[in-house]
Amino acid sequence: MAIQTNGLSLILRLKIGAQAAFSEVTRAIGEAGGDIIAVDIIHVGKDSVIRDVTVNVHNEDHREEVVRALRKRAGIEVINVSDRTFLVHLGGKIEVQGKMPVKNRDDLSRVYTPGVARVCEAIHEDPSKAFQLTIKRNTVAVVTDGTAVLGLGDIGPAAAMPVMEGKAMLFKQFAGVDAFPICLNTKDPDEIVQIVKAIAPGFGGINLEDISSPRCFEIEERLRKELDIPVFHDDQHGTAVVLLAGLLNAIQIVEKKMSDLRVVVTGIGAAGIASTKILQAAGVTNIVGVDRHGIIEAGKSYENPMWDWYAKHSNPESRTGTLADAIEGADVFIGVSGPGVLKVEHLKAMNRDPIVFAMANPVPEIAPEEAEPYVRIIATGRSDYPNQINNVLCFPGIFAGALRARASDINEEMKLAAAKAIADCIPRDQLNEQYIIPSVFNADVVKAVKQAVAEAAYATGVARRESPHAF
Ligand SMILES: NC(=O)c1ccc[n+]([C@@H]2O[C@H](COP(=O)([O-])OP(=O)(O)OC[C@H]3O[C@@H](n4cnc5c(N)ncnc54)[C@H](O)[C@@H]3O)[C@@H](O)[C@H]2O)c1
Ligand SMILES: O=C(O)C[C@H](O)C(=O)O
Ligand SMILES: [Mg+2]
Repeated sequence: MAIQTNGLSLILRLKIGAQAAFSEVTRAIGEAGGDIIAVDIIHVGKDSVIRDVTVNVHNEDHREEVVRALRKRAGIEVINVSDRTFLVHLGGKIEVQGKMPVKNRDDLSRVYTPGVARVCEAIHEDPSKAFQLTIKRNTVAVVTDGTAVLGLGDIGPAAAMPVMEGKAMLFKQFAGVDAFPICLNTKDPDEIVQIVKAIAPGFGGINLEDISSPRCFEIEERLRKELDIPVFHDDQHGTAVVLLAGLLNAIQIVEKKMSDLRVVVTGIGAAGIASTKILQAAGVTNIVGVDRHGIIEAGKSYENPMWDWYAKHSNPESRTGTLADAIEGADVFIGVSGPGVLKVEHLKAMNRDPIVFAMANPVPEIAPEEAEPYVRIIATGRSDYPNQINNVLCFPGIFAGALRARASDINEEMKLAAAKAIADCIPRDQLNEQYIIPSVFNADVVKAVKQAVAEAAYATGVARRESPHAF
């Protein structure tokens, strides 16, 4: 099996002298436990050959081990070691491009002064024309304050940029939606609300990303009320939608009903709370939440207002204690917390045919290899395992549908329609334990989600574009 790398894949530039055969290189890398992915010749000289060898390694220590093993061999010189993941980030991952070249003065006077002035005046007279005459119709702001970046925590706005650029890239590639990363150097909810409202005129939608709880709830709620374009906190609703899609399919395989499930959610933050709410809307009644301190106890008061809500709306059997107490007899484990939270002993205590969605990124609550012998279905948030439950399956299509309908909001009906559309991308006869959720690269997903979301926008009266046809 290929090494799981957390993205650590190297390109080693090697000068191999006449006295060393290439088999020396493969042996040295193999003995150090590296996994060769590709080999290229860069230059052939009289006495030596320069090759680029692409190698997967486990981690940074392992990288050093592989390099050391090569350096020990006579006739092999390591000229350079580059990390392929860093290479794709050099200079950032996205750029802005004009839709037409400006070739002469005539073009210039249309796209810019003086022609542009008439277009500005037209929008001044009728602000809704911004949707026709500017990028607003197809553009989303991906806004973060860098406080809950993946499972890495509060790493700040600059360090959050690679994730936000990645989201923007995926918006464009999967749904043709233009998106800008906007990383804010403030954690103050009032200030974030004010800034987002102030930049909103140029955007058709706001995708909030990686803002920690409980601030994310207030920020989203206020912006939804105060703006007339859709505001969607991806970590809450994107996650919840894709999770529901996966669960709708998983329960068909294990032949269980939503209303009979016992579900444990760990990580009662943005993703955990929204996931709980969508599961309840889908008919699940027995959900127990667990955070760092243990089970969220029924009826208890908590300082965190969302945990207070949770305590009133979950844990019908009034369980107390730790994850071990919560998971006894559970059918489903939903992890949106951090690495390594779930142990094999926990899996052994679950009901028959356990379903485990270990969705913390980049390192899940349990490694699929470790869980597999004890569960019927395992899914993670990562691209390098089967059953990827990640909000990327949802946010491109959901915004594409909302923008298509020029929706003022992304409401519950639109989210449920998206979940159902994702689940239905897998034909019933193809469902199996390794295939409960369609691939991110399945082109049907965005199409189906866009269509279902736009239709739901019209059905619920939030669409502002006249023609509901021809999505
Ligand atoms: N697969 C996906 O699509 C997807 C989507 C969103 C979030 N996530 C992942 O879910 C995790 C949480 O994201 P979020 O946006 O909800 O963050 P958040 O900061 O809003 O919430 C995280 C919660 O998890 C709790 N937590 C952290 N470590 C824990 C532990 N060891 N045991 C119990 N609770 C713990 C925190 O106390 C907090 O309440 C991250 O790892 C993130 O990458 C995955
Ligand atoms: O960014 C991802 O891969 C998914 C999600 O938004 C997360 O924060 O983990
Ligand atoms: Mg996120």
